[in-house]
Amino acid sequence: MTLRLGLTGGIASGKSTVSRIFAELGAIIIDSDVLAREVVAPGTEGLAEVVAAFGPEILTEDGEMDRAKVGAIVFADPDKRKVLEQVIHPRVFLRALEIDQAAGEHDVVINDIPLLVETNQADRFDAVVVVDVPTELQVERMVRDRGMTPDEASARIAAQASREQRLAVATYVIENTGTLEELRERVRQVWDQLPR
Ligand SMILES: CC(C)(COP(=O)(O)OP(=O)(O)OC[C@H]1O[C@@H](n2cnc3c(N)ncnc32)[C@H](O)[C@@H]1O)[C@@H](O)C(=O)NCCC(=O)NCCS
Ligand SMILES: Nc1ncnc2c1ncn2[C@@H]1O[C@H](COP(=O)(O)OP(=O)(O)OP(=O)(O)O)[C@@H](O)[C@H]1O
Repeated sequence: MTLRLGLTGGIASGKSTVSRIFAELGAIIIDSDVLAREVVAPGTEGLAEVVAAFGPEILTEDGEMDRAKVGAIVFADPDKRKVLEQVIHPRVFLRALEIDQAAGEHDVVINDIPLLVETNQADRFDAVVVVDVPTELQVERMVRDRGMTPDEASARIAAQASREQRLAVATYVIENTGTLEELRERVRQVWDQLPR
């Protein structure tokens, strides 16, 4: 039987890093952030809908969605965020299902979904892996690595579920407060515990 896992965690918790380690161990990864980019690529119906809702000023000169501009709009206004999500989420969901259906019987498929809790998807999976870090560490990483101000980082965190809400749906918790080597070891422990 294909084993289907949901993987989630707050912004900058280390989800992508954990996904990469699972991929090295043999999992198939479906990354919602990647799909969320594909569904608004130039020429897509998704991008046309975003332009209809937010205006052509959210396009770059190359005709791509200006992610910094859209981010500044939607993380300052929950109603606008909802409009964007209504365009993107159903399309991401359908693409993820298509990829999932191509998986083989013995595969472990890991769906990396930042908003798994917010979009109520925990029950779709055989197990849920939560990458957990203290909020201060999320802010520190976003400021250090992504050039955000502490206020911008906090606005993104505030747009997401709380640590407690995520931990409440976790089958496995991967704490990511140590070194990358420690993270790798913890991911391997979870991999070895998976029911297969
Ligand atoms: C707002 C956008 C343009 C900002 O783009 P940007 O390149 O700066 O960020 P990126 O897409 O790499 O997302 C980084 C992280 O931000 C957080 N995030 C993104 N969208 C949301 C949201 N709607 N609500 C809460 N957190 C979010 C997630 O933790 C995500 O991993 C982009 O995130 C987007 O299109 N969001 C809406 C789609 C969505 O909900 N994506 C998340 C999972 S499908
Ligand atoms: N244990 C660790 N030690 C040091 N740096 C780390 C560790 N884990 C992750 N990082 C770094 O922190 C940053 C965020 O990690 P990553 O991109 O994996 O998070 P994410 O949860 O996928 O983020 P997002 O929600 O924005 O997609 C990256 O630059 C990554 O290299």
